[in-house]
Amino acid sequence: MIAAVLAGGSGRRFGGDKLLFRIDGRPLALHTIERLKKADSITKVVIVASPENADKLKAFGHVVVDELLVGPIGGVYTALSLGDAFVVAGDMPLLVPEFVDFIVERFKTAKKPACVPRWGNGYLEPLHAAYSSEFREFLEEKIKAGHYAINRAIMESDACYIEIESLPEEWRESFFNVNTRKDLGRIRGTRERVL
Ligand SMILES: Nc1nc2c(ncn2[C@@H]2O[C@H](COP(=O)(O)OP(=O)(O)OP(=O)(O)O)[C@@H](O)[C@H]2O)c(=O)[nH]1
Ligand SMILES: [Mg+2]
Repeated sequence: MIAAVLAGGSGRRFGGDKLLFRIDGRPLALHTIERLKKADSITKVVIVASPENADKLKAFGHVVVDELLVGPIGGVYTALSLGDAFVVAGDMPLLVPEFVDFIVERFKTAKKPACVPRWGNGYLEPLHAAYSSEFREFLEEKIKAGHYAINRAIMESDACYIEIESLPEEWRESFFNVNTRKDLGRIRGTRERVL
């Protein structure tokens, strides 16, 4: 299955280009991409970039341009033009490859428009989920109607959910994403250097 790395955000909270920010000598996006490549179920990684940052990200892999820039929903929509995809945010350097494989496996057996991890309180993890290319049309309708909340689109579809609390606790760090500079301190081994 293809993995799509969403990389079209503005990094407003981080201040500056967070996906190119170096952690242990390598850009944040590359940490995410390398983790994804370790998943057996992932055959190819593509980067869904904004027109503005596409050139800069080319060095890390095949880039597809998101012309919509309406938030993650537009990134998923763009990714699905390539077929079914496992979609993650580019700012997830602690992805757990076994967890990715687990979700892809569920997705393949469930035959649903999407397979999305869900917390006990109902909170979804849509940027760490598998989507069917057939879901694209549904997303298009939502985008055209100006409804940009991907969680809502998922909940209105016949998605399959993966209950996070029933899975190994170590897998939860897979959801960790860098939003602020302070978050960098949470990446083991980098605390002293970056703070
Ligand atoms: N392709 C695409 N990716 C997006 C879009 N919006 C956000 N992303 C990506 O989705 C991931 C999660 O988004 P955020 O954590 O909010 O990142 P961000 O938008 O860069 O940062 P903030 O401006 O601080 O919200 C990041 O990897 C972003 O690059 C979009 O409109 N298109
Ligand atoms: Mg984030």
